[in-house]
Amino acid sequence: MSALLEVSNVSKVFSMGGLLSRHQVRAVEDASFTLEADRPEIFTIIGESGSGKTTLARMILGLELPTSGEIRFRDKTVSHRVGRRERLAFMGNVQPVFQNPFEAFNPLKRIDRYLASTARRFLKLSDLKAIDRAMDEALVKVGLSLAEVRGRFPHELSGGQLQRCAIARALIPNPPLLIADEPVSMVDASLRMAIVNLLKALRDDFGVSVIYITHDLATAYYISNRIIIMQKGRIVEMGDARTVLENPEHPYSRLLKASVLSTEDAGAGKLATDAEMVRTASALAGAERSRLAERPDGRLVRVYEGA
Ligand SMILES: Nc1ncnc2c1ncn2[C@@H]1O[C@H](COP(=O)(O)OP(=O)(O)OP(=O)(O)O)[C@@H](O)[C@H]1O
Repeated sequence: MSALLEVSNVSKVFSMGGLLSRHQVRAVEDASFTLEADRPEIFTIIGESGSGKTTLARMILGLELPTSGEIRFRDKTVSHRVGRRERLAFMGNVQPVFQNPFEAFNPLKRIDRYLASTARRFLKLSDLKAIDRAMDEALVKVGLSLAEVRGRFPHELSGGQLQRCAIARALIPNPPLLIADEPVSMVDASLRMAIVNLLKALRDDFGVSVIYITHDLATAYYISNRIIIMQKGRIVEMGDARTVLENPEHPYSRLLKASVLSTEDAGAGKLATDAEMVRTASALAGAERSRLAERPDGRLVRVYEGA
């Protein structure tokens, strides 16, 4: 079996502040996982705000270099420090979908012009009919068509339609991997499931793997094959999504699940729940000596020396 993506012992430390008040933020600590090439899946990264999800995604996209460790895509190290041609080839293979579709598109530019420039750039197309065909194919995959979208500006579409267009744009180069960073959090609740189902269809019908970054346990449970739960930069639990979410073992995973029951902060990435659970989970976040231990059901759970 060959690997599509290998994340090996990856850490990212940001240095903050001026000369006298310098401190370091460990955004990601020693993350490792592999996505197989011949097993398309939805691989979810979940955790509250600041747990390092976006930093990990940015490293996978080659937008940020790891401080230590290595990320390999199809056996090649991911880095933005490569030639233009190599970078373009990589970008065609690993496409991002961002949170806010209204920010992803310039409000003054017609959507089909964006899609057309993506087709020119990544598929090296110049024939107008071929460009139209590539755009239409991608739009049909997301439940739209070129006829519906042509000539329209972003504000003429709903948030859900625009997010579909953003996904269609990402699909034009036919990437085997999408990195979707909170793709539903800015979309109306009523349209969320449609986008989530679309990610599922991309996996099932077109063999696209998706790294799905979210705060939302409900959609994570519904579509994920595997999941990692991150707390303050560390993976605390990883495994089959149903196994982990139905019966979370790590105190932080339990806290995350319990916090779903508190509707106050739902979706905002904050935790508001039983104070004792919060204390137990928070105490572990800074623990020095810990490692991921494998359980008989195949999941990995962080355990702490002396705990
Ligand atoms: N460029 C940067 N410079 C300094 N610190 C950063 C930078 N990017 C992220 N951080 C810090 O790294 C930590 C992880 O941030 P990150 O954005 O990866 O978390 P997240 O889980 O994606 O959060 P959210 O759900 O709010 O997007 C945070 O403490 C954040 O402040």
